[in-house]
Amino acid sequence: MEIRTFQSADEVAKEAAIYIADRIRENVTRKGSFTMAISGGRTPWEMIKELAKEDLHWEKVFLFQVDERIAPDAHPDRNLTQLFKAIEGTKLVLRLNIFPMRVTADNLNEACEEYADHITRLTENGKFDLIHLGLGTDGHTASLVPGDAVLAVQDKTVAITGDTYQGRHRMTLTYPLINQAAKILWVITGAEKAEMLNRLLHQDPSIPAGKIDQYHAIVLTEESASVEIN
Ligand SMILES: O=C1O[C@H](COP(=O)(O)O)[C@@H](O)[C@H](O)[C@H]1O
Repeated sequence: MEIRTFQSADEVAKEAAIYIADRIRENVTRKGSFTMAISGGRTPWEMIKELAKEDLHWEKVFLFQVDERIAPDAHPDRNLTQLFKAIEGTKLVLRLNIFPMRVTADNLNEACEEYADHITRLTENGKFDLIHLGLGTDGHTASLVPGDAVLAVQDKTVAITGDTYQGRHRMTLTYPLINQAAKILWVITGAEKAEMLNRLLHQDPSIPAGKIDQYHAIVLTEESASVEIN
């Protein structure tokens, strides 16, 4: 796995945006479209704001969610709410193809199947061109959270967590789908992530992030998060 370290979180966000923009250009030139799944939490939004400044064929970009909280539409806990805030007032609002996880559905398992179908239909051979991931201080990534039954899911590409995590059930892409992505982009900032980043880089299987394939992966991080790397 390639790792690139920068001095600040702002620089990481800028570099991540440049990395994604390059992949968009590459894939749109090669096959006429680009499919990506984006994580939530707090880290990605500066990266998205930077990315929105790029002049790209946005109408050829298909953006999915890596994970989402089971919460009402427009709730501040929702990753989608934060995504919409980040692109507010930019050309992406009208041009980007966004596929929200339907977490307000009465039947969440059906909503997972429907999401999985969209992914199969729009991606090349069922694989994303790029999946963006974050890292939690407990080693979770996506909503693959420590100790949850969702970690063992092998027969579905989209699933609901077995338990609540930070007060809510979640919908998440699962290992079988994430590990097939053509590229995985980790964006990890903050000194509080240092220990988990070190364990991720050593593919520690006792943390959920440690079981993500590293072959096509790149980590963009800041110095404070990488102090423990050894
Ligand atoms: O709960 C979540 O946390 C992780 C990490 O978020 P970060 O803001 O600390 O990078 C995130 O990747 C995931 O999508 C989110 O739902």
